[in-house]
Amino acid sequence: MSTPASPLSEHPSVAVIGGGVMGETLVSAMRVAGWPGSSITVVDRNAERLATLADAHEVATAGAAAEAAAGAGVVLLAVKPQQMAEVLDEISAAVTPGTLVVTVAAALPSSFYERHLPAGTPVVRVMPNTPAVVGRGATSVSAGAAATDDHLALVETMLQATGLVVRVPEENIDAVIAVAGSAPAYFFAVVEALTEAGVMQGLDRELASTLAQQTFTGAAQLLAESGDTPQELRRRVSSPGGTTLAALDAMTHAGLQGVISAGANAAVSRSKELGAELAG
Ligand SMILES: NC(=O)C1=CN([C@@H]2O[C@H](COP(=O)(O)OP(=O)(O)OC[C@H]3O[C@@H](n4cnc5c(N)ncnc54)[C@H](OP(=O)(O)O)[C@@H]3O)[C@@H](O)[C@H]2O)C=CC1
Ligand SMILES: O=C(O)[C@@H]1CCC=N1
Repeated sequence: MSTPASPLSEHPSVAVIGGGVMGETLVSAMRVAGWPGSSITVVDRNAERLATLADAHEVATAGAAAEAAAGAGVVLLAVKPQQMAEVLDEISAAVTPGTLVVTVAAALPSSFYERHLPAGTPVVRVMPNTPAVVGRGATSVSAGAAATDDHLALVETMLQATGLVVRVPEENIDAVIAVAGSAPAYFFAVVEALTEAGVMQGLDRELASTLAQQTFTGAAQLLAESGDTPQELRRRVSSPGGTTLAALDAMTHAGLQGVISAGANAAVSRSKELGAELAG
């Protein structure tokens, strides 16, 4: 690492282990939040990807997780849950009493990290989502056993360019995954489904896709900017005896709430199942 620093200094050095979708999103956010590129070191086992990341965000790179973690104020773990044990065993010897460990992985409880790392290591779990890339994310942060309010505040600073950041107790993270972490994919799936419905009604596929995307992104922006509730905005589209109420009635009878709840419940179940599988 280039700039060893206390984790609670303003811009402590950060080792990012895993430069995939979330690793890159958070590197980009930290750069916007004022972290100098020289204070961020990224590791990814794909050399080409690593070079692209270094180029795009002007950050340092390292060849191995332990090398990046040595001397880092913060180690940010952004690998898949299934890859985590291997990474923790690799970095454990480089983690000192001053190191803050931050993880974005689903499923694994903070106790899993604490078991693999030196006693007393502060761990903060973060559950982001991909709209963080455009500063419209919805992210939760939760403290492990040794993490303090100061550690949470530092992580909030690291995430300040990602959008909304809320603190939740760790027991709520699976619910946050269901409602925020995984949820952008539900939205994209609904855009795809409406496009398909438009094609079935006779529209050209490209036109159906353009109309569905513009409508949903426009509706999301309206919701974000108007300050009105979804209920009120829905009411304004719905003329008595008109087409919208006919559509919404049909969706309700087809089980809209049940479909969404089934998805959220499945996300929670999978997180718990994966956690039990990997953490024992
Ligand atoms: N994507 C999302 O929307 C969200 C993801 N998360 C969490 O973020 C974490 C990362 O997910 P995501 O970014 O999507 O995954 P990606 O697969 O895109 O990124 C992980 C990266 O880490 C690399 N990697 C794995 N093991 C090592 C290692 N030992 N040393 C160096 N690099 C390594 C992977 O390489 P390789 O491809 O070769 O395995 C890959 O490039 C997950 O734990 C997930 O639960 C949380 C919220 C949202
Ligand atoms: O699908 C996953 O497991 C990860 C966690 C939340 C979003 N992506």
